[in-house]
Amino acid sequence: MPEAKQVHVAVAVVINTTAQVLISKRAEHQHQGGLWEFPGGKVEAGETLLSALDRELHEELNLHVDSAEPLLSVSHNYGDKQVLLDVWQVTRFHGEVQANEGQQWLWADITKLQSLDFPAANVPILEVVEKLLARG
Ligand SMILES: Nc1nc2c([nH]c(=O)n2[C@@H]2O[C@H](COP(=O)(O)OP(=O)(O)OP(=O)(O)O)[C@@H](O)[C@H]2O)c(=O)[nH]1
Ligand SMILES: [Mg+2]
Repeated sequence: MPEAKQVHVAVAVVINTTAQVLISKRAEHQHQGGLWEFPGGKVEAGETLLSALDRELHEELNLHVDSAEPLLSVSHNYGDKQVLLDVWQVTRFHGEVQANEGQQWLWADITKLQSLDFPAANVPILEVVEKLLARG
């Protein structure tokens, strides 16, 4: 059987002025449900990564991206799904966080981050984010 098409995902790492990162919990019915994630979602046809990042962050958590820089990309095969996570650090944003999908969310410091469960594809992302948080 041919490999399933890779799903291209824009993922946002948003760090506040007190060295905490914005995370939210995936709904049980979603792929990798019940696990924590960095906000983001599928890049739509004809959309740039930055516009996907801004749209997803706004749809999910009511924030708008003012500037962002590419951090890393991760390709992962879950077996049922192949994902390409394009991870960006949001360096400037505006808005007040609001859970537009009724999801749990929080600003996590490094200790909290290390205590929570994320999808397997997030391992390299967490390494990079932990370094950014440790840097303060
Ligand atoms: N947003 C996000 N998705 C992740 C992360 N890690 C990870 O494996 N994924 C995977 O990336 C894929 C797409 O993300 P998504 O479900 O947020 O897409 P979306 O917002 O467009 O959602 P929708 O399909 O409900 O409309 C999912 O298969 C999800 O499991 C992460 O940290 N953040
Ligand atoms: Mg999403």
